[in-house]
Amino acid sequence: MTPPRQIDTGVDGFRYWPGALTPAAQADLLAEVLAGVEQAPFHQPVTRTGRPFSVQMSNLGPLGWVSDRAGYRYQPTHPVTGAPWPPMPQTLLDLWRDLTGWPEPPDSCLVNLYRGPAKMGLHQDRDEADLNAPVLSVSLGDAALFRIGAADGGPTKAIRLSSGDVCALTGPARLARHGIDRLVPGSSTLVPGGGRINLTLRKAGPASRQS
Ligand SMILES: O=C(O)CCC(=O)C(=O)O
Ligand SMILES: [Fe+2]
Repeated sequence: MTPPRQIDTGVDGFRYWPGALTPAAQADLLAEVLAGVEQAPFHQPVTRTGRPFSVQMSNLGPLGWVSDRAGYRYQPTHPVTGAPWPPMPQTLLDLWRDLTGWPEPPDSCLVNLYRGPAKMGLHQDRDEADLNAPVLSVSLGDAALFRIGAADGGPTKAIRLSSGDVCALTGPARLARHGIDRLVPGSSTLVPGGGRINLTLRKAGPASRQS
C-alpha cells in the first residue's frame, strides 16, 4: 500500500494517519469485522466493581480483551458464548505490518462499539505482556473526540478521529493516558444503526523467543 500521510500531533510517539483507509476500504473492513461479530456477539463488560462500560465489546484474533468482576485480562474465548474468538482479518494484519513495522503480528483485535452517549474514560493500555509493542487503532463510523496526555500526568489534548483514520501509541506514547470524550453524532452513515466502531490491534501475549 502507499503509505498514508502522517500528521504531527505534538505528542511524542503518538502517530496519526488521517484518512488512511478510503471509503471503499472502510466498508470492506467493516463488513469483515461485522461478519466476525456475528460469531462473537457484542457484549457489555463490567468493571471489577460491577460498573458496566458504556461501550459494547467483542474481539477478533487468538486473544480477546475482557473485563469482569475478576478484573481486566486477555483470554482465548468469548466470555458469554465460551467460543474461541473469530480470526483476525488479513486486512488488519497487513495494516499493522505496513504502518507499525513491528516484527510480530498482532494477536488481538478489540472491537469497541460506541452508540449515543458511550465514551471511554482516560486510561492506559497496560494489560499486554510486552509493553514495547505498539497499539494500532482504526476508527470506523461516527467521528469521536479522542483525548490523549502523557503517561505521568499533565495536560491532555483532544483530537477528532474520523472514519478511516488510523493512529498508534508507540515508544514514549505507548503508555499515554487516552480515552474517548464523546462521539460526534450523525457524522457518518457507515455503521449500520449508527455510532462508531473502533478496532484496537495489540500484541497481547508474550513475544515469541528470538533464536
Ligand atoms: O475507541 C478508541 O478510539 C480508543 C479505545 C481504547 O483506548 C481502548 O480500547 O483501549
Ligand atoms: Fe486504550
